[in-house]
Amino acid sequence: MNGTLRPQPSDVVRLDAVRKIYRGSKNRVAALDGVTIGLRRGSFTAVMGPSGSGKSTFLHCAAGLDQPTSGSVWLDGVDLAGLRERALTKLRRDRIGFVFQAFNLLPALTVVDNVTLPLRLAGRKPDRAEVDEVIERVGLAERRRNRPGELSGGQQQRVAIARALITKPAVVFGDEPTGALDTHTAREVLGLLREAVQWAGQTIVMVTHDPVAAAHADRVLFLADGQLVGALDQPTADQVAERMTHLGAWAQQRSTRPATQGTAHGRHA
Ligand SMILES: Nc1ncnc2c1ncn2[C@@H]1O[C@H](COP(=O)(O)OP(=O)(O)OP(=O)(O)O)[C@@H](O)[C@H]1O
Repeated sequence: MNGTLRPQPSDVVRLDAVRKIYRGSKNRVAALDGVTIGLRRGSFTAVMGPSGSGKSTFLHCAAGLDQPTSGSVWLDGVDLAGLRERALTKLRRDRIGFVFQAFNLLPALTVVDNVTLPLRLAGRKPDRAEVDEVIERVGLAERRRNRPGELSGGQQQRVAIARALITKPAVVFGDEPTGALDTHTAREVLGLLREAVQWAGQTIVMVTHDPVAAAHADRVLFLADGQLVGALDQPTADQVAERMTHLGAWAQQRSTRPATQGTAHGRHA
């Protein structure tokens, strides 16, 4: 594995030997199996891998939504294992932005009120100029007073992006942020995320199944069976698709092998 993936103290997200084991009545699944990685501030990272490879678990552990079974996660210099639930909730609210496949906007609130909600929940007074700027950046200046039901899917995802950016978080985590959008709209939304990296120095980590989406990132990380098995810098969609085809075939082979005793990696035995 490329040595530059080793976490550095300056990295905004650091995972060190992270394992996440799920225990069922009959089996154990190692959803993450010794993941060590550092993500640079101001970088755009895509996380890919076959179904069940651990992408969501990676995102949840990195964002403090789930606790690793062992290993450590550092976010913006804070060791998440040292935080109680309340402090963790505060850290997620103050330092992390989320963009999901389902836009998760509040239907009764206007665009402006949806965007400023995280600030108000944190007891912070929205700065008018900053709110205007972020809404303008995502191209919704004319839609400030509209409600989500009056917007297209792409516009709703733009609101969600503005809402994620408004707190100036250390990291924005995206879980299939373009999964519900058509190709053209998805490209616009990805362009917007890319711009946020450029104009705001925003760090973004995005799970995706789509090689075209992943090609908007600076680096793609590949997971298979809960392990980090490779990375591509400045990827093209074709390179990503090719790597995924190999990983898919490999995962397929493993899943058709007779189950062995012990821990299943990224799949149920
Ligand atoms: N709460 C849970 N309980 C038991 N097993 C789980 C749980 N969550 C995930 N797993 C298992 O952990 C492994 C990794 O799951 P994860 O959802 O992280 O994969 P993924 O790469 O995001 O998959 P997909 O692309 O299908 O969404 C899978 O084998 C999954 O079945």
